[in-house]
Amino acid sequence: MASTTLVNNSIRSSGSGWCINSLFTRATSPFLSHNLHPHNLYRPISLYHKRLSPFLAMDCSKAGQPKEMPSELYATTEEEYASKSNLLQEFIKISNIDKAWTFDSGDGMGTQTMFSISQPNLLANKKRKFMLSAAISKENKNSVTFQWSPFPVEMTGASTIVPSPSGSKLLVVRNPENESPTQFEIWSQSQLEKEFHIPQTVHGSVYVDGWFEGISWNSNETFVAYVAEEPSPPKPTFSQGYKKGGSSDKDCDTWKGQGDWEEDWGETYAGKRQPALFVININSGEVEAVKGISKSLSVGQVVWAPSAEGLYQYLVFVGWSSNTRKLGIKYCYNRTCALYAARILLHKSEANELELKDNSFEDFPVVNLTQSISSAFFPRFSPDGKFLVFLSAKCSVDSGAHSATDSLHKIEWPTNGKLSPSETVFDVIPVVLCAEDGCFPGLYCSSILINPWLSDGHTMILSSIWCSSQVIISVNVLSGELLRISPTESNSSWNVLTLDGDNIIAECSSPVDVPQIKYGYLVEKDTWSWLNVSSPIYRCSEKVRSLLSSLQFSIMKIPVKNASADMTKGAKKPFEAIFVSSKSKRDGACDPLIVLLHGGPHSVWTTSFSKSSAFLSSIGYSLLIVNYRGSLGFGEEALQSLPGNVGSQDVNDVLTAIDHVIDMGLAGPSKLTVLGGSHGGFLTTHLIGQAPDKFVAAAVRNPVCNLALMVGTTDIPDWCYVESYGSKGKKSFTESPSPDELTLFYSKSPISHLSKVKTPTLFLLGAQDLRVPVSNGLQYARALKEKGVETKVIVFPKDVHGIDRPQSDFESFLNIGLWFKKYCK
Ligand SMILES: CC(=O)N[C@@H](C)C(=O)N[C@@H](C)C(=O)O
Repeated sequence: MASTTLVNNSIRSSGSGWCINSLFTRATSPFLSHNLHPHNLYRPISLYHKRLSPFLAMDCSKAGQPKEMPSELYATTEEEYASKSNLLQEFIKISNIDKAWTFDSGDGMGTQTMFSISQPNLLANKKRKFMLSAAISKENKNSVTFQWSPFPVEMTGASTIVPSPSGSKLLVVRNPENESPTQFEIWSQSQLEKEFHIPQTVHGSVYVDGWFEGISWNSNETFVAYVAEEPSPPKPTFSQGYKKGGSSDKDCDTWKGQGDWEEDWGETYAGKRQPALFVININSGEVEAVKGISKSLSVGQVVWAPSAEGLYQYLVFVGWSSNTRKLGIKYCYNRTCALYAARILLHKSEANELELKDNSFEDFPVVNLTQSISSAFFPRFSPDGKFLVFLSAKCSVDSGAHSATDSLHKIEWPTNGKLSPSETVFDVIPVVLCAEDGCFPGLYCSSILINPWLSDGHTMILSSIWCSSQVIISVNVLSGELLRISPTESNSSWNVLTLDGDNIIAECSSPVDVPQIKYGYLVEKDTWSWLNVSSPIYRCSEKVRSLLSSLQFSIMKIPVKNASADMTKGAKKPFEAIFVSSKSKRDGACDPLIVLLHGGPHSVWTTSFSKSSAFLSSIGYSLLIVNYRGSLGFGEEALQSLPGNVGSQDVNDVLTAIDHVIDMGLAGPSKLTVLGGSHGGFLTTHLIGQAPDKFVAAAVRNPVCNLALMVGTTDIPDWCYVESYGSKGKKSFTESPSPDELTLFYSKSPISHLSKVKTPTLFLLGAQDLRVPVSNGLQYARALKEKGVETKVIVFPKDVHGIDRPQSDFESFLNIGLWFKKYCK
């Protein structure tokens, strides 16, 4: 209920207040994610509204107007409020495709494709997960048909599913919510074949987080390697007298203590200390921890190396070492990591006959394959097994920026199975410092398909950020040739979902178009053609479709102001902003403008569809989404111009972009609002302090307001050093900042401009945020209130940095829309 999840300094409940609170309670957003992001299958919408709108709820309407109402509600009519709530729900319930696979039917009749889909379930405050499949038939060169199964199949409760390479088996993993075992199920086409329960004494939850996560079938589909949380150390038991070593006595006068506190991996990894490697025999259910891996390594992204002769097999995985403190890893590519190979003995009974002992790690210790480079992840073997390709974030590790330009590399995989720790690392795609206009700006990949290969065996298909769009590229790993293969004339964003042989199943979207499935095929060398695939997945209401069709967007190039001679070439190049507006000016006047600012700061807002920003543009705001210098997608020099200059260079870029649209007559100076999360909240609060007369309202989500406070409470204190001092901050980072450092952190922070702020500001805060703890936003909000500035605070008790639980997302954006409306009359 609302009242249990809400702390809100401007909403107080009336006698019949549950319905008022429920209106403003609960918690999502692309604002804190990397902007990387169907139908109403459940209750009738009218029921839902009774709980959400005080105007529609029976209790309230019977009692008349509630005694105390949030002031912004006075500014709106009952109908208007209800219609915004309805509309936001229509946007929120649009489904997302999370993963896709294709299977060759083997009878020459084409392929089958399977989509894993999720849809927010507002009432349950969870994601609903389901599968939908289609048979693909490609009749001729220019047409493809997807024959969709009539209904999706609900998968709620499955933590992940992984089909075997041949497509004949499906692994379903169900992680427990309590101390129960983890469940592994092996399905064939017709039935459940096996079910295994792995107790917590063997391992905890399997990692399905998209980063440490790795679940890999071996080639003959008898073993699965995976990453799971190492069992927790036993807790001490106390009784009348202390008993050593976690005794299992169940006397009623004993109790469990806490034991030693152990570091975890920070934001979104609370309680996740040690991802470790396991192998399960899917016939017997026997599980073994992979031996020989140092305790100081956390591991992930495991894959089987190509089959070797004999009884041994190699596993390749990523290892992150942590001898001292574990610093937060979510959104942080600047953590040193390497590829390792471990040799394991698979066929024990045969080995016993040959009197081989399971000491494979003794005569073949785990080998670091990428010692010459500070970062290596997403290992992918070429189909012929001759080389191992991987991504590297060495620019990020070496500079300390939490994300930066990637590079692609390979090592040759010895066909004789003899690995050495000094494998030569070859460049495939090097880091781009500064690209010529229109040329490849550098690699920015947030994932790589499990099988990214075309049938030639050396061309990989990847999605990458290219200025303000996401595009699909092909990379020839032999020659290093790179081609942008999604249409170059499109400003929309493209994302590869899976390959169908040499064809590509992708999605394409824009700020004003819900995603559309596309089917790409090679027409002739280097020329791809893209067909539209009609699909039930992204179906949205007529209302949403019609609102979106009244909008347009463009990508603007904004020249840098005050470029100086000592700047790098890349730092002087124009940055970009995405401008979304109505196709026709209402009453000839400009719509009020929301300036949208991404976090990071080394992140980017692409032209991909975002439900929440589409909602805001649909209710009458133009959007100016600024990819200030420091954003991903524009080359390494532009990105590295920001660390050391936060709070000034980024703030000035945003002000320049605003002046640009005002000068073009696209926005009026009197109805400007600003919205951002995390570092975007840092910019928002800087802007209302440094340009106190510019904005009529502001809204922030988990904002960084005081670096001097954040440095002692966040999971990434190193970030405060690097962004405040530049890359020299990486060297000076310490857990005990000096008074001079604290002074500099304060002076670089929005709080140092607080005395000038007049702008009414809405705060949306996640109480479980380990990245920018709630104290940052609360301190600033309290200070604003103290000086009489209008503020409103909503704290979501169970939300982390992303504030993306369905109800929290809903409540956040409903309030943002209303808050801005109140000041844009
Ligand atoms: C690296 C990082 O998490 N920085 C935060 C201050 C931030 O801005 N986070 C980004 C990724 C976000 O959008 O949440």
